[in-house]
Amino acid sequence: MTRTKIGIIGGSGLYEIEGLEGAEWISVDSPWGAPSDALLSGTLDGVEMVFLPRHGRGHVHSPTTVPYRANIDALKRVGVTDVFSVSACGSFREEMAPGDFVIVDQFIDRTVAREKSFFGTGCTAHVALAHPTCARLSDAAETAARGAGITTHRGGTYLAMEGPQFSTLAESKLYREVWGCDVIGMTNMPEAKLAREAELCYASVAMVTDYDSWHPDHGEVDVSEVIKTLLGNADKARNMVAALPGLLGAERAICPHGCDRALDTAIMTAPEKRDPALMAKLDAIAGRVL
Ligand SMILES: CSC[C@H]1O[C@H](OP(=O)(O)O)[C@H](O)[C@@H]1O
Ligand SMILES: Nc1ncnc2[nH]cnc12
Repeated sequence: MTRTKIGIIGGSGLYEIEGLEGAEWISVDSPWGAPSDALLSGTLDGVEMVFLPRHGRGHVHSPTTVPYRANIDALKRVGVTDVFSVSACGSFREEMAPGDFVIVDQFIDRTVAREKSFFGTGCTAHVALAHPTCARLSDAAETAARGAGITTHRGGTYLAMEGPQFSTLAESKLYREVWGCDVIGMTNMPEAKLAREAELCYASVAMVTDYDSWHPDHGEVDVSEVIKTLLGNADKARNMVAALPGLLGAERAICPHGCDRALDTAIMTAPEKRDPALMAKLDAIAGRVL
């Protein structure tokens, strides 16, 4: 048994959370660069919790320039065990309406301009990603969201696009009709990949803000509409977050799905061929197995 430490990555519209006991913003140094912002650290219902605004307070970082590696490293470095990602998204499904939450379980990664791994020349690793989210955390997110009175859809495929522009109509139709995606956003990749490399359980809660551009009755994405829905969603997201400590508990058993042992057999590079500089940077991410 270890202690649970919940990490919340807040997306657009969610730049802080309330109610943490002993809350303080702490700056964390990472060998992977500066995280998006300081981390808001405290305790909720006896469970340690850390909050990180993905785009920084004041929405400084674009989806492309969010320092994904530094963010995941910083969460791991302060002892986070379980990460809930909260994001805004467009919907490809009539029934996934603005204001609803989707507990995402699959991704298609169409991002092209981001660093996607902590590993590379001098220490190569290949983690499994067939199931990129943790079912245990997704269960908790679903229960918490439903308990907060939010219309919640369990399971969905999230198309991660580079952005920052929204999709063309042809892209929107391709993702919806041909690829069978359910929602679209710009930030869950490479975040989910990096969380797996860092052996962090990861769940993704996508808050629907719009119907992207495919819906004949809704036209194009309109940021003012998105922001209006986001503000309503942010309150819902805070209510959901408040229920998570009670659902996970302060004592943590190992993950039944193996997220926290993802590196057990992943590292390929022979010990004598490993790059000492990279090994030093991997201290928090892969220290357990190096
Ligand atoms: C405000 S709409 C576009 C913006 O919102 C989403 O951000 P996040 O995933 O961090 O909630 C989307 O991915 C874009 O970054
Ligand atoms: N339609 C959309 N496409 C990409 N990211 C989004 N975030 C919110 N709505 C979105």
